[in-house]
Amino acid sequence: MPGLLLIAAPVLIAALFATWYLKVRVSPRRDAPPMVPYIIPWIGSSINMATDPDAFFANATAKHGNIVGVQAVGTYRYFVTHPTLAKQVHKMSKQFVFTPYRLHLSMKVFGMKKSTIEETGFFEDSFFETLHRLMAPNEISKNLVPTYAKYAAQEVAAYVPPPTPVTARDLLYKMLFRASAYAFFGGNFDADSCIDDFIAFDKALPLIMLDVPWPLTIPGQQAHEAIMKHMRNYVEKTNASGGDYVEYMTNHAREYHVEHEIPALCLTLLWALEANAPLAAYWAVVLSLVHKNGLAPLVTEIDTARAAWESTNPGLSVAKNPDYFVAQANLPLLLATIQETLRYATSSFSIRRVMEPTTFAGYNFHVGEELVINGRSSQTDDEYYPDPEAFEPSRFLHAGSTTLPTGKEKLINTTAYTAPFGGGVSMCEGRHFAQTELKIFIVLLLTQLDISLAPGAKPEDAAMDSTRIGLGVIHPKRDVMLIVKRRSE
Ligand code: HEM
Repeated sequence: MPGLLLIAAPVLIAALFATWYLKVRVSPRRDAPPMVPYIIPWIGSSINMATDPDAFFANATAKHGNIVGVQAVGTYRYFVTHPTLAKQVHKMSKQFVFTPYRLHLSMKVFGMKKSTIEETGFFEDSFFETLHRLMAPNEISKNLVPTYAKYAAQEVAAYVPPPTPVTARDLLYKMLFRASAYAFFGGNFDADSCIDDFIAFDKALPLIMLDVPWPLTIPGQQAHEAIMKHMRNYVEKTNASGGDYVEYMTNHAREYHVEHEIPALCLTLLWALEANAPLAAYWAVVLSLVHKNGLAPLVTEIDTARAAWESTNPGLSVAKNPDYFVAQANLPLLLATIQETLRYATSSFSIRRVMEPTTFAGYNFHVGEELVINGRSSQTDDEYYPDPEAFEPSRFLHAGSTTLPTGKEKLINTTAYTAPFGGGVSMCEGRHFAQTELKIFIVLLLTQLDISLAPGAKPEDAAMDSTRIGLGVIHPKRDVMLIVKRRSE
């Protein structure tokens, strides 16, 4: 009998393994896109994906095609890696929808109550629509951009460079963080006291988003609680009436009787506002500094445009009216630098849930499944961007088209192949503001401060932490030390 068991047990295990392999590992369904094979259940491809995400998606596409199933940390999703298919998914906004996932994040990440989401209609009938309207270009130009410009101008004018090197994060990230937080939440918002807790919360976010076992959720919960304390203090002190944007939101919350959610709503806004744009400012300056030409061409472009603009606009100055200046001046290199920063340093996922049975690209998708458009796949594809690993703003100065040997016209180096802000009806609503705030901030910085790498700082210091994927601007692996002086005006 024990002998029989000795033979039967391995056979049983092998049979179970083979069933799992055939059922799950090869493909969850016959009519579904092929799947990237993996060995360890639940963990799936997450280790490979986090080790070198660009290589992982490039290999997966080469081996399995432009839509691939990926199992990672208990979640199974279909990744779309080709820009043409991505655009089609974005257009199919009835079948492939972001809102259910956005609502899920509101609960899981920002701590909203299930009842608020499911029973009040607050988000779908009011909050999303209002935010969408308020972030449109004509709306932001009325008040948000001028208010932000005022605070950014104050930040840069008041900056006293220390005699010793500063970290790029302290200089770039924190200044932009404060200016945009004051623009949204009002000048009384205590940005300085919450900045470190915000960074900790943002860092813990990937962990908070995952369905990990209980002990692993503790750091995320702690980070969430720490930042929520700031939000509650802010609401208590100011009644959340500091800035127009927050005031609009809170008035709506009161109408829907969900006042108790105002601190969590403030956190939602703060995260959207600060999770990406300050890091984009960080990368635009740091990557330009380590580029072979340094910041000099950008400084020259802005100085030349400034001289011309100030002479035709007597009484105005770039230092005080940076928003007028960026709206009117011709600054192609600045624009190209921002575009290249977003191409080079973002990893954005557009997550869309399948709302009705849909056949797409020859595959069938079932209700509840999720498609993820990985914008970075095209951003790092050498077919669209020669030498994609190089940070080269001038590539966007020479965007255009070329004729292929087949006689076909092909777009090269255009923003058509970047998706830092996602796409379709749920494309980032803050994109107009984000790009404007970056332009204003960089103009203010470079016209008033002389920024260089500290002695000993190396290009390798500008390395990205590529393990954090899908959440927008990639975090730096380590900080870069800078020498800052005020420019003689
Ligand atoms: C460089 C800066 C930014 C980047 C890279 C970025 C990136 C993104 C991405 C990738 C999405 C998902 C889009 C999709 O699923 O297709 C998104 C959504 C969103 N972003 Fe941004 N974002 C930035 C700045 C901002 C700012 C400053 C705000 C303003 C508060 C903002 C507000 C939003 C909102 C409200 C959504 C949800 C849109 C919807 O569901 O319709 N973002 N962002």
